[in-house]
Amino acid sequence: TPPAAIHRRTIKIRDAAVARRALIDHADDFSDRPAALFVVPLVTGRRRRRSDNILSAPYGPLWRALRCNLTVELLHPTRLGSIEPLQRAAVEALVAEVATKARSRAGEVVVVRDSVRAAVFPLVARLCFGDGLGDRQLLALQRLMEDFVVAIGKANKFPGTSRVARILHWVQLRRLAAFRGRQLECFLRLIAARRKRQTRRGSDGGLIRPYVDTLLDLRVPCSVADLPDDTDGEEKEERHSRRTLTDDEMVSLVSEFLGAGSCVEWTLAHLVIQPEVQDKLRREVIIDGNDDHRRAVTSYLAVILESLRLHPPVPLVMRYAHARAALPVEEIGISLPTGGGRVHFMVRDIGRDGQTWTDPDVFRPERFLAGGEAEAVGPLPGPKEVIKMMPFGAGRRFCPGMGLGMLHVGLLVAALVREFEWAPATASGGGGGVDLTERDGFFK
Ligand code: HEM
Repeated sequence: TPPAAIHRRTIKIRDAAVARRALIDHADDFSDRPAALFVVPLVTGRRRRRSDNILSAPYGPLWRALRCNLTVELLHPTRLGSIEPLQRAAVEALVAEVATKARSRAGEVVVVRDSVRAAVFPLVARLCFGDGLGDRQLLALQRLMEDFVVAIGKANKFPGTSRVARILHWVQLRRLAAFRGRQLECFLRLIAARRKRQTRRGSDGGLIRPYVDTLLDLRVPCSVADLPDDTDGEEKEERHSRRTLTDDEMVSLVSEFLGAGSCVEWTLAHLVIQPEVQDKLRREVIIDGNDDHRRAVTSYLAVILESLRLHPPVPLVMRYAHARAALPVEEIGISLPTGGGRVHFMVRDIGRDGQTWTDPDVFRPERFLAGGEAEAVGPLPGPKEVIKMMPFGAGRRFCPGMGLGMLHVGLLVAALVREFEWAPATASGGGGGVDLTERDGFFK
């Protein structure tokens, strides 16, 4: 079968070798994303101005400035050291909540998903808006983001052709568009509070310098076209080099930050079904030093990688390739329509390719251990490596949150396995085993 199949003008790539040639070897041509990432333009601000975030920005100076700000000002190891207390608090809150639920409902089903989200979200939200967020604000933000992710997943599904299907789809699209309005309202209030705080007394003495503060301080390259039409010539000249971010851009950036994925639930689900893997892990984490969450992460790497291989939270990576005359399409293995086209790299299918992986649908973390078929495989394909999986993407636009994402999953899974023994819900306890059906979200 050909490596690339054309479906509704989108080219879908399931072949890892083609993905490697495009995303890494020909990165110059595969570093842009499609102008419309989703079915409705989620980065359109007020007065219909495009308000890009890192994900949507075209490859160029604005993208570089936004990405550099995130990686240097927030995700750099020297900055992340200061969030250790927040991480410890999240782990402790999760353990305490699960323990309370398990005690009060002895013998009954404990729904871990809600506890995991309740523990992780405050951490991410405080990284974004500072540690002064109250419980009510956190809950409202969490609801907003969860509803949003589910709505994107539903709206992205191919609509049926019947009248009812079309009406249902239209309703979903309207609902999705309405989220932008709700996000604007909610995020702008919180951004305004940070701005006020900054002008009043500089740093608020909090544990961390939140993402929003870095965005308020950021100056991005500006083209004359970015300036309002009524800016006069001299002013245009002066302001041409750097500008602050607009409120709408900040909303897009915050939304992207708060919506980042995680795979704790999937990892735990597999550990529940496979008690032997769970026991092995527990022994390792206890021997490895149970008071140091960070060290424990190393021994969990194989389990997390296997979980990301089978259930990548972002199941496809999007690019827009401009068909240049010199682009060696034959050599890459993608035939682009005239003028260029949208290319989707199917991350989930690549991770489950039967030609690369033995028993691709089986959860078997040992593959990643010494002597296993994926001994040398990590979360990100290196510039000289063959792609076997790409849960964080590949090439110039790979996920900048990879380190933080892996760390958080490791910390939470380590704590959950160290503190509790997990078993499938029984029918008598109100459950029915473990259901591995993927939810109706774009981010799984
Ligand atoms: C387990 C957790 C996560 C997974 C699996 C994940 C996955 C991904 C994937 C597949 C992409 C697209 C990469 C590509 O196109 O090549 C991406 C992009 C991105 N991710 Fe993540 N992500 C995670 C966590 C995070 C976190 C914690 C952050 C923020 C702190 C983050 C911020 C971003 C941004 C800003 C982009 C766009 C990068 C660009 O276009 O330059 N992600 N992520």
